[in-house]
Amino acid sequence: METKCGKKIMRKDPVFRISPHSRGARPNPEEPVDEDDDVKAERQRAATALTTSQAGEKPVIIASCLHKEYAGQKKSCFSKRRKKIAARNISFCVKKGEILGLLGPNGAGKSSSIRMISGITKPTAGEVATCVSKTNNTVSFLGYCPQENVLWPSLTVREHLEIFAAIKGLRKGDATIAISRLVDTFKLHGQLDVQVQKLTAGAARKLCFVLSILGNSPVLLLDEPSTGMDPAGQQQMWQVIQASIKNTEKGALLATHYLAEAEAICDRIAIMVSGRLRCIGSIQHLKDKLGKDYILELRVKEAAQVTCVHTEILKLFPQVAPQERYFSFLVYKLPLADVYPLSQTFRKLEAVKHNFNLEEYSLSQCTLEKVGHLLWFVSFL
Ligand SMILES: Nc1ncnc2c1ncn2[C@@H]1O[C@H](COP(=O)(O)OP(=O)(O)OP(=O)(O)O)[C@@H](O)[C@H]1O
Repeated sequence: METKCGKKIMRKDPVFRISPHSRGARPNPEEPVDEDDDVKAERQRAATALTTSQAGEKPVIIASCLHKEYAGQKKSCFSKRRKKIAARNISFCVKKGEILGLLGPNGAGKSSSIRMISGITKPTAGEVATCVSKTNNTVSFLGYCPQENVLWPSLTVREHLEIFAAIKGLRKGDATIAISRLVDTFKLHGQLDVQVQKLTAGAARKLCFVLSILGNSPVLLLDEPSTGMDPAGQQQMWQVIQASIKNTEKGALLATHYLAEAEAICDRIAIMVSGRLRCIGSIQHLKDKLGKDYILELRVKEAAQVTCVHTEILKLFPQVAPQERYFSFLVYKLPLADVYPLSQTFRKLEAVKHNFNLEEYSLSQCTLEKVGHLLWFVSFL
């Protein structure tokens, strides 16, 4: 198979590259700064879980103080190589029977975190522990759906399923049953003998996900599995993830851009921004934590006025937290204390509108949907 498929493709293969045992703890260069209570508590939970000897209480995944730096590219032969920090000292656990959602904008560090947990990338510092024991089969312990499809273009869907079942150590009879169940669930009958390179993007993604759950692995790492999938496929995928994790000893980490997806199937959600963990807890916790604030959005007519408007907003609302500036569109987070009484706030905003020629402004309570929308913009929460 190696010669048939070529070295390049094999080198990218996730199944042969994972090495969950090769993980040593290295001290973390960055001290946690400005962490909210939920993030601090999770850090403590991860540290305690690493040392607990009671197997029943051990989470399925422990990520403790994970830090990842990449060597940046040189702009010219004279310039210095600037390192890129993808994950900054993050800690979290995935408990038994839990689906933890990892949410964040592009470049937040979700994939880097998942790759460190899978063993594909070595952490620069920090420690990963999974429920896999040293005697477990390295490959079968992990169901991994990477962000980019890693498939053999000239092999068919059926060949992929059979090869993955064999690699994961399924006996012939078990493999036949498992494959046929997945083929039925995801309605793959018509595609079984189609070469992967002829599949649509959505169908290839579906195959990638199906391969990750084949074999009933105790640890599921899913990196944006629903990208490009049709809504029906997405629903099937959600049901399958829930059915295979809920009330079991297994656990799943699901990176996604979609708040709706996280809300639909995750027990807890962790929000990452710029390599840091900003928030972690149940949906209700997130609603309570983030729903306390108001979001102020302003659109300035003349670009030259943007700085003056920004200065005025900081002056009028001392506790305001700027979220993002996108050309002449400004977004701020306002704590309740700065907003009440509302009548006074609207008086101030009307004055800003009049004095600085605003095109429009809006002040609204920060809903979870709004958080999802903001994740695309924010550089900090
Ligand atoms: N191999 C690499 N070499 C250098 N920089 C990298 C590498 N992989 C990721 N990065 C950088 O690290 C940061 C985090 O990337 P990562 O892919 O982990 O984020 P992400 O949250 O998964 O984003 P997305 O949702 O777009 O996939 C980004 O700035 C990215 O450019």
